[in-house]
Amino acid sequence: MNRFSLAGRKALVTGASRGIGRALALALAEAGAEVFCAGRDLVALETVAAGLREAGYAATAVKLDVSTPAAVAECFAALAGMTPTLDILVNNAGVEDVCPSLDVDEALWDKILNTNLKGAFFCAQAAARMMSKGGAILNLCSLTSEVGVPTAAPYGASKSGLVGVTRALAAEWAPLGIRVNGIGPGYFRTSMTEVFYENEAWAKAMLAKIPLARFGELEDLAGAAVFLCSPASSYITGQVLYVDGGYLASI
Ligand SMILES: NC(=O)c1ccc[n+]([C@@H]2O[C@H](COP(=O)([O-])OP(=O)(O)OC[C@H]3O[C@@H](n4cnc5c(N)ncnc54)[C@H](O)[C@@H]3O)[C@@H](O)[C@H]2O)c1
Ligand SMILES: O=C(O)[C@H](O)[C@@H](O)[C@H](O)[C@H](O)CO
Repeated sequence: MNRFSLAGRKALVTGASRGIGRALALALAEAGAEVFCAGRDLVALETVAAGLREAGYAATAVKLDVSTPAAVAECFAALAGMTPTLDILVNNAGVEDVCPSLDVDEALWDKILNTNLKGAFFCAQAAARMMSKGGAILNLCSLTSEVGVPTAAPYGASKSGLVGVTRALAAEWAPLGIRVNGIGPGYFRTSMTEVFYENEAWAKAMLAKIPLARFGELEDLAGAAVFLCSPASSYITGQVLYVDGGYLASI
C-alpha cells in the first residue's frame, strides 16, 4: 500500500493560477488526485489545467473569487455539477500588501482579511459540505502565523487567525472524518514576495537567518502538502507544518 497515494481523490486548490497554488495542484495530481484549479483568472487557470492534462493528469479550471461568501457559494454550486463529492481542499488563495501600520486603512485591512481568512473559512465550509466520505483540508499559513513582521499586521492577523480556524475546524469536524491542517511556507520567491527579493540587502540578511542556507523552491512544499492530504497523515489534525529551512527553529 502506498500511504502517500491520492489516487481516486478529488481535490480543489484555490489560487491555482501561479506560484505555490500551481505547484501544489501539480503535486496533488502527481500523487494521483483529480484536481480542480480554482481562481479568478479563468484564462490563466485553463492554461494550468491544460498543462496538467497534457502531462496525463485529470484537471479542470473553475472560476472562484474567495473574498466574498456569495462568490464562494456560486463556485461550489458549479463544482457540484462537476463532481458529487470532494476529498481535498487546499486553501491557498492569498494576498499581501505590506504597509506601515500607521497608514493601514480599512480597505487594505478588509482586502487582506477577506481573502486570507474569511475566504479560507467559507471555502472550508463549502468544501466540508461536499466531503461526505471525510476528507482533508490544508490551509496555507505563514511565518507570520508565528512571528511578528513589521508592516505586515493585517497579513499576520489573517495568517495567525488561520491557525485558529485550522485548530477549531480540526476539533469540530474530526467526527465527520475531515482532517484540517496547515503548511507554513518560509521564504519562497513568487509574485507575492518578489518585491522583497529585489532588495539585495534584505535577501542577504534573510538568507543568513535560514539554517539550510537557501530560499525555498516551490517543489519543497510538495511532499508536505501531499503528506497532509494523504492517508500517511491519517492521525494528524489541527497541526501546522512549517516548511522553512529551519528558520522558526533558530530565531
Ligand atoms: N511566497 C511565500 O513566501 C509565502 C510564504 C508563506 C505563505 N504564503 C502563502 O501561500 C499562498 C500562495 O502565495 P504565493 O506566494 O503563491 O502568491 P501568488 O501571489 O503568486 O499567488 C496567490 C494566488 O492567489 C490568488 N488569489 C488572490 N486573491 C484571490 C481571490 N480573492 N480569489 C481567488 N484567488 C485569489 C492569486 O490570483 C494567485 O493565484 C498565499 O496564501 C500566501 O499567503 C506564501
Ligand atoms: O511567511 C510569509 O508569508 C512570507 O514568507 C513572507 O514573505 C511574508 O509575506 C512577509 O514577510 C510579510 O509581508
